[in-house]
Amino acid sequence: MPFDLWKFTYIGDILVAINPFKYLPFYEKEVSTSTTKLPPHIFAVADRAYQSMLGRLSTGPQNQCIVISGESGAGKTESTKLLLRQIMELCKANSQLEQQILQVNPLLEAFGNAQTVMNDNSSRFGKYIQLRFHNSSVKGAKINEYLLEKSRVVHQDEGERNFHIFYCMLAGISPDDKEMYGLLDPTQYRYLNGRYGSEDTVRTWGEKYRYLCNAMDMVGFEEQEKVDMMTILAGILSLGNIMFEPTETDALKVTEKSMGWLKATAGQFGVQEEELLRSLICTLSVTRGEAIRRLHNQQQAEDARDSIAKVAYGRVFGWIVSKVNELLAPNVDLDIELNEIGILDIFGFENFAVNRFEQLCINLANEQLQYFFNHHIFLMEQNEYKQEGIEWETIAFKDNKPILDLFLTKPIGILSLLDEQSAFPQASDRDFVDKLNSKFKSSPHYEVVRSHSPLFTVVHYAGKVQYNGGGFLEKNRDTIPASIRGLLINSVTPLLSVLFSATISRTGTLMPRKAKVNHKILMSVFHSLAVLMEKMFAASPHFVRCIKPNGSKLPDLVDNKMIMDQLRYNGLLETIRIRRDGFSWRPSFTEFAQREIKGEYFIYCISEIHLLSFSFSSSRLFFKYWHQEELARQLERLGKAALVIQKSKGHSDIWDIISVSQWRLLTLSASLCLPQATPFDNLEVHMELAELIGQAGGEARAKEKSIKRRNTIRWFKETQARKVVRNGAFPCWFHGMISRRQAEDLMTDRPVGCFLIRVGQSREGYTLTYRGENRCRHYMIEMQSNGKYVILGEDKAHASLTDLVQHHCQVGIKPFNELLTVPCGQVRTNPGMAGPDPVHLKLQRLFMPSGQSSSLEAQRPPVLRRISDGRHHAEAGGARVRDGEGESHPKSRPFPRLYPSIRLAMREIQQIQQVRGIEGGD
Ligand SMILES: Nc1ncnc2c1ncn2[C@@H]1O[C@H](COP(=O)(O)OP(=O)(O)OP(=O)(O)O)[C@@H](O)[C@H]1O
Repeated sequence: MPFDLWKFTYIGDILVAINPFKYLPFYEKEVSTSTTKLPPHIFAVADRAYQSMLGRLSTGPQNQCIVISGESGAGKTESTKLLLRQIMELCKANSQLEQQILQVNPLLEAFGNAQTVMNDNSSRFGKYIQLRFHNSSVKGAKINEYLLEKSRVVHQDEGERNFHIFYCMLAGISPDDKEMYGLLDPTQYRYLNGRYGSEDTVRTWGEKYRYLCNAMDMVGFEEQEKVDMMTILAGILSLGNIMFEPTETDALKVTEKSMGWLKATAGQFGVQEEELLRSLICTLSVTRGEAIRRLHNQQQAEDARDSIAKVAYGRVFGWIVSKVNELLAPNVDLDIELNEIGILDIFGFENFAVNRFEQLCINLANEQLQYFFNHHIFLMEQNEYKQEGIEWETIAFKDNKPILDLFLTKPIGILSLLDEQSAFPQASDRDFVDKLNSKFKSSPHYEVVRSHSPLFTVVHYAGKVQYNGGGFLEKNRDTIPASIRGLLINSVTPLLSVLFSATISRTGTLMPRKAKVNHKILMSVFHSLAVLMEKMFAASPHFVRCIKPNGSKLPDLVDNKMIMDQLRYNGLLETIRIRRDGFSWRPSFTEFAQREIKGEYFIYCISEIHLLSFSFSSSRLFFKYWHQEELARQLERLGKAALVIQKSKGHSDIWDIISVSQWRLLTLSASLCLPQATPFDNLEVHMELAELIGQAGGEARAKEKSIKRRNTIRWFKETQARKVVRNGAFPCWFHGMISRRQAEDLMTDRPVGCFLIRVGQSREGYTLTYRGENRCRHYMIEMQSNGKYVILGEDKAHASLTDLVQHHCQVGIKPFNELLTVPCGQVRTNPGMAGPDPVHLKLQRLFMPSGQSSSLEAQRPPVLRRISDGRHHAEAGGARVRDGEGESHPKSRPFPRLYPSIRLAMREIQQIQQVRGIEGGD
């Protein structure tokens, strides 16, 4: 069979998705908006989860979770993105929130993904995305992140890279910004292994960086926050270049060659150079009120350096996630009950040439996930058959509970032993592995390895993995020395100081307030996953099993053995049997009867669609997986028929007036076409209607309207006027506060593509009126909390309205791809006559802040005149920024907090390099 045809298949209701490693047309808009039933497809899983969450699939509304699993590179992250996209498509409520949610993935990918030997875009953290809904529309989202692989920041194995963000940042930022952050040529950085990329790759990284900046704007990050974050990343790179050498005394010093990097790091982290140096070359501890200074040897100093880098990166990542959660938190009353769809995309099972502590954590997470799958698919189901007396021949499956026990049993599991050893400062990794060997040598899931290195093997559900125990204790402790914490808490960069005042909760979340927690890493992984499992056990699960067709990451290449291995260890062969013979949907009678339809009509449905091979016990019904959808389809038909009758007879209760036999005729003939909402023709229609109705309401309404108008004008003058004004006057497309009707009148006889922008009459925001082919359209412009402008439904944020206009002169506005062509100028009431025009004067009087009133250069506000005089040299605190029209805003551009120190340090580094270059040349 051609490869493309069997990319997706179902095992009952479980989707098996094979990674095609190439573009396929299955994911285009036409497929996602298709109303016909999809064959096995990732969008169909999204649809099922969404409909089930709303209670449209034969059970009441219920929380759902979609569990995506498979080995590294099998396609989990891509599937997650497709699921999110499709769920957002299904709940299209014309709000900016959907776009914001879609932007979260590229953001997290940039900071949390990296190239590994198994996958060029491997997730180096796990995530559980919770989408929260009220009725059918999304109200918010929450991301839970698990176990970022921080060690990658300081070390990458052969064929691997650091996190994407470093490369994207270096490829995408302008030379000016590079200078501002203190970044040099990428090949200079030790943490990047002195390697960069080919021209093509660098171009792609640059594009990704621009995309990422837009994603941050869309989600709502402030400019200063972005600058602080980028400066910390630059600081991490500089830190990696600090090297040490011995002195005549016992103390170490920073090599002369890397002194500049020490200064740069201090500037970029916003800390004192001497304090940074001290925390690298010695440890300060206080015992019985006495401060004791312990000097580091070379290895300890390098470890201190690397641990600052790892912890700083980890905290920045944690901060991004909490910031996203804060911005996407549901903005609804607390008493409104929200339903949820969770999507779990956790790093795949890993087995490399060398497997370290990180692989053990990842593989433990995969064991837990496999247990969750087994529990749902085999254990729960077969137990119910037994309890309810259903005739059933037990299907054996590979139970991984004993492997989980090997890890989790207290007090003698791998986790407990690791925690115990981590608590002894003198214990070594060898001691830990010796302990494991003596305790588990007879376990069928553990193998002793005879070697000088601390090696051991665990027989996982997915195969044997040999681990190198070197570094386990240190990584498990994951402690930040008090001196380092103190150093960063005192940083002048608030982001860094806040990040280090925060603590990490038992579930791995960044907590703003100080709380005393004393946990080790592997145990906290287990805790956070246990919390996650609890959430998932309480929801109704959908499974997507991703399969990797070959190890070369190539399209159209199938390695049968590799696929068979994955089917086997995932338990999919047994799953086929249980789905074929078993009953995956087992509602109790009460659940079944909860549908808003009377029992006899259900019976009708069942008989009408010839539901075969269902069964029942004294308390519940037992259905095959396909029965659920069949019933839902019939119910939908009945629902539509009911609407037809209600409309024609004016009856409120359909069940009072018809008999079962009438249903037959009705359901065959009923066909309703419900109007579809579009992202344009926005709220204003309703607002204007409301206003019209309001007129009948009398004076009170008129007063309220006038107050709103005044408030909006004040908002405009105080926060917007400076951003909109160009050369002392409003751009010709700006029309102040005119009504929808007035805007449409202005567009009569204008060419297609003509546009204007007006201020909302009753809300703080704008509307873009556009002359379309046969009608005018009105696009709402959202004002984001970070001051960016976005057309509702679009995925690009703009710093100013001018930028927005310029962008849409090149890129069409969705969904009709409408390009802005000609601005609709303000009408002159006295064309041809000299002197100020009344319309212009009115605009300026109403919308210009006092003291700025004419379009003549001479009358421009002094600050605007000064700025347009020429380019300004950017200095910390006093810099100005040019906008899309080459003009500057008087507002200060955010800069790194210690920009002057960074600049000096970079000069020093470059001077040293020049001198060395000359010396080398000599
Ligand atoms: N549906 C798809 N269509 C086209 N290409 C795909 C698809 N799914 C995956 N790929 C390709 O496979 C690569 C790996 O996929 P993905 O990153 O989703 O794997 P993963 O299972 O999440 O791996 P990891 O556990 O390492 O994060 C992608 O970068 C992409 O090139």
